[in-house]
Amino acid sequence: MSLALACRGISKRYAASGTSPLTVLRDVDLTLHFGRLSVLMGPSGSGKTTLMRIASCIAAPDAGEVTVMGRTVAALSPKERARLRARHFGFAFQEPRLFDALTAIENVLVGLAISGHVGADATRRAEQALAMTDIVDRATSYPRELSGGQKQRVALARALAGERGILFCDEPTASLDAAAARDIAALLRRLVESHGCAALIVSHDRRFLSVAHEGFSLQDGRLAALDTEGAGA
Ligand SMILES: Nc1ncnc2c1ncn2[C@@H]1O[C@H](COP(=O)(O)OP(=O)(O)OP(=O)(O)O)[C@@H](O)[C@H]1O
Repeated sequence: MSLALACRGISKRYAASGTSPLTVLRDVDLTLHFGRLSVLMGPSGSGKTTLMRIASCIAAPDAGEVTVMGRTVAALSPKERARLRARHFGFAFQEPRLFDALTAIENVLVGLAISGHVGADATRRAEQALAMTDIVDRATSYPRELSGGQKQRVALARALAGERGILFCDEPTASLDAAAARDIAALLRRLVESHGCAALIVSHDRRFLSVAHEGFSLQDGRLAALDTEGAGA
């Protein structure tokens, strides 16, 4: 199992106006491996988004260290950190956040341009990514012509295009009906296994416990392991 990203001893607190500071994360360790799907659960307000923002190098912890493929993030310049994110990290959210005026493949091309891929090479990569998420047959459709689940497939293709190896998904099934949510959860499992990426999914959707290799729950600032059915598969 190859280590993609490690958060070690992470603590975070927010200065709340008029009250004492709010400690959201206390000495949290989280590791992500290539080819493994990890789901992070926990009550609303327990710090899931905060931990995802720290793991994805968008926010800095107050204490602890994040390393990405062996590189210590705190030692990188802001420019190096931005490059690392653009090249290696993909993001998907509850809402697919597609550009309405662009077709599916054009939406993926926008994501590729951010990581420096343009021209014929980018088109090839965009088609590959749409094939990975089983939506290449709708490459020239506009978002308004796609279902919620299909739009989420385009968003996942955009997140992964250009061989980005580490995927962060914030509630990727929350806007979908049960059948589409099940499909997206199964697709994410297939993606990490067939393409070897690492994925961290923040979700309230317990369906992920049946497809994830690793499960974690945040409560009172601490991270605990959850049983998953997908672990041994
Ligand atoms: N920038 C901030 N400044 C002050 N407090 C914050 C900030 N961001 C988050 N918080 C607080 O930190 C706590 C954890 O927030 P976070 O968004 O990480 O939780 P969450 O588990 O993702 O919640 P949800 O499931 O509702 O999205 C909450 O009490 C929130 O109000």
